[in-house]
Parts: sequence; C-alpha cells; structure tokens
Amino acid sequence: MLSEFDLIKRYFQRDRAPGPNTALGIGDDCALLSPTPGKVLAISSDMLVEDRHFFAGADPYTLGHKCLAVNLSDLAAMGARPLGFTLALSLPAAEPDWLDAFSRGLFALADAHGCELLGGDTTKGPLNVCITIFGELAPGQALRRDAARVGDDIWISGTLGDARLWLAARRSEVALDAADHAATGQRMHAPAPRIALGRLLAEGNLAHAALDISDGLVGDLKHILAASRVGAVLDVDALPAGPALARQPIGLRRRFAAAGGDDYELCFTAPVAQREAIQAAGAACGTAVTRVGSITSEPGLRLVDGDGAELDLQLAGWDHFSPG
Ligand SMILES: Nc1ncnc2c1ncn2[C@@H]1O[C@H](COP(=O)(O)OP(=O)(O)O)[C@@H](O)[C@H]1O
Ligand SMILES: Cc1ncc(C[n+]2csc(CCOP(=O)(O)OP(=O)(O)O)c2C)c(N)n1
Ligand SMILES: [Mg+2]
Repeated sequence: MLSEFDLIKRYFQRDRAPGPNTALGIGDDCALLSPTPGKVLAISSDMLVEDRHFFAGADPYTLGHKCLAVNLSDLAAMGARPLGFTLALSLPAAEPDWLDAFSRGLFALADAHGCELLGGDTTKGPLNVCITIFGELAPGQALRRDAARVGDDIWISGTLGDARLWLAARRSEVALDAADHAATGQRMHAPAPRIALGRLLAEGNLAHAALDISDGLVGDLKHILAASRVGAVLDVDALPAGPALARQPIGLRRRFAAAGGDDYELCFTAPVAQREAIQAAGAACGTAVTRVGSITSEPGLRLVDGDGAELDLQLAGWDHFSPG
C-alpha cells in the first residue's frame, strides 16, 4: 500500500537539482520561486474534472500531458516563458500503474518546456487535477485581452475543430474511420501548447491581444471584444479546419471550427503592417498561422461566409453552467 507521502516521493518528487528559477522545490510548506529580476510573473490555474473535461477511464499518460498542456496554453496566450507549476490532485485510489503513466505524461511535457513541478497537494476523492502555472515576461509585453484595436487582423494558430469531432464520434453523433478517430483523439487528448509562437508574438511586439481557445473560438473571441470594447467580423470559411474535420460536410465543419472547444490554439489580433512578420514567426516555430477576420469599431461579432455574406449560425461557447 502506498501512503500519501510515499506516493508524492515516488511519483512527483524527482531526484535532480532544481532549475535556475527554483529556490526551493517540493517538500516544505511553500516552494520558493526566483523570477528573473525585472520580469513580471504570469500566473494561471486550470482544473480538469472527470466526466466533465475527460471521460472516466481516460488514458493516464495523455491525461498527465493534457492537464499541464491546458495551463501552458494560458502562458502561451500571454506570451510568457514557463517557469514552474503546482499540482493539486484528488485521486480515488493510489494505483501505481496509473500514477506511473500519469506522472510520465506530465513530466514529458514539463521537461519539453523547462517547467518544473514546484509542489502541490494530494487527497483522496473524485478524480480531479488542478494545476497552477507560473511564467514570466517583460513588463508591458503581455498579450492582453483588452489590447485589440480597430483595424487589427484576427489570426488563428494551427487548426480548429478536430477535438470536437472526436467528442462527437465518442458520443456516436458522427462516424469516423480508424485513422480519423486516432488523429482527432490525439487533438483532444494531447494538445500542443503554442508557447514558442506566443513568445515570438509578445517579445517581437507583433500582436496586440491574444487568448487561447478552450471554449470554442466564437465564445472566446467575445472575451477579447468585450475587454477591448470593439467588434469583429469573422470569415467562417477561412477558419483552418483540422484535417479530419475538413472532410466533413460544410455545416459541421463551420460549427466545429467556429465553436468546437478543446482546441488550445491561439487567437490573436495584430496590426495589418505585421502580416509578413507574423507569417515568419509562425514558420520559425513550425506553427501554421491563418488570418480569419478583422476588428471593427461596430460592436458585436459578425460571422460571414467566403463571399462575405452574413451567416446566422447561432453558435455559443462552452459554459459549465449553461443547460446546453
Ligand atoms: N474561482 C475563481 N476565482 C477567481 N478568479 C477566477 C475563478 N475562476 C476563474 N477566474 C478568473 O476568471 C477569468 C476567466 O477564467 P477562464 O475562462 O477559466 O479563463 P481561461 O479560459 O483563460 O482558463 C480568468 O482571469 C480567471 O483567472
Ligand atoms: C467528457 C467531456 N465532455 C465534454 C468535453 C468538452 N469540454 C469540456 S470543458 C470544455 C471547455 C474548456 O474547459 P474550461 O474548464 O472552460 O477551460 P478554461 O476555459 O477554463 O481554460 C469543453 C470544450 C470534454 N473535453 N470531455
Ligand atoms: Mg480557466
């Protein structure tokens, strides 16, 4: 039988020297973080709950990846460099095989981004993973939701909608062949946080506002519009649908690309004069970037098709407390 403290020591406390920004890691009442002098901290929390964010029986390796990925995605959306994170874990049982796979998935992504586990909390209870992440960036460089300006282009990284397509297949709403099922499952379970792109956009002063798309593009873009007191026109047919979604009928393609959720891509706004620099930044970090609309002085979000005709799609973002 694993005790609470055996579990922490065996799976989460690593036998290695702390990184340069960690003054004190796991084991005391608090961790001590040393941000680079002159930088500001970026802090965010996201929680993943069984039966809400993932299905019971989810693969523990990809769950370890995803719970950190969604947090790194928030740092990417601010343009911050990752420093470290805390892990609050509620587990129904201390299962060695589950913990081994979960911690391997978690640390594989953490190590890829130089983001150290600083501490956390462990309790018995329903399966629930909550991470708080810390990053840093230069003062004034953060890509804030209130910084969009009239005339800005709206850009999207990567592709949209394939994670939502996997969810539809899992709910037996659509049928996918084995290859599309596997590819869309990868998008749902192993999103790639766009840290490199976010940092290039912030450090190069290329973009104004940004956020990461977790609830679906139209829902999330409205947060930028509200905070910046602007409107937008979005070309739904310009949205970069994921490769599996691109093979689906146009109605589903539009709906899942515009409001799918679980995308963990960046949506950002930038001056027209930065178009070439943004394409170059995307190329430099191997992430496609696509222009999908523009910021307007007229309030509200207008959805149009490839010919500029108004679309009435009645789309909404994910809301944990909405009945839908
Ligand atoms: N329980 C809470 N207490 C305080 N702030 C919260 C709480 N839940 C969410 N927030 C804040 O509300 C804002 C919106 O949250 P959310 O939609 O979860 O952001 P994101 O999509 O970036 O994760 C964020 O600034 C977040 O820190
Ligand atoms: C079992 C299951 N059902 C539904 C979904 C879809 N889903 C759940 S939460 C969510 C939105 C993102 O989660 P949230 O907690 O709102 O993240 P945040 O916006 O705080 O980053 C989506 C699209 C899913 N991923 N798994
Ligand atoms: Mg959140």
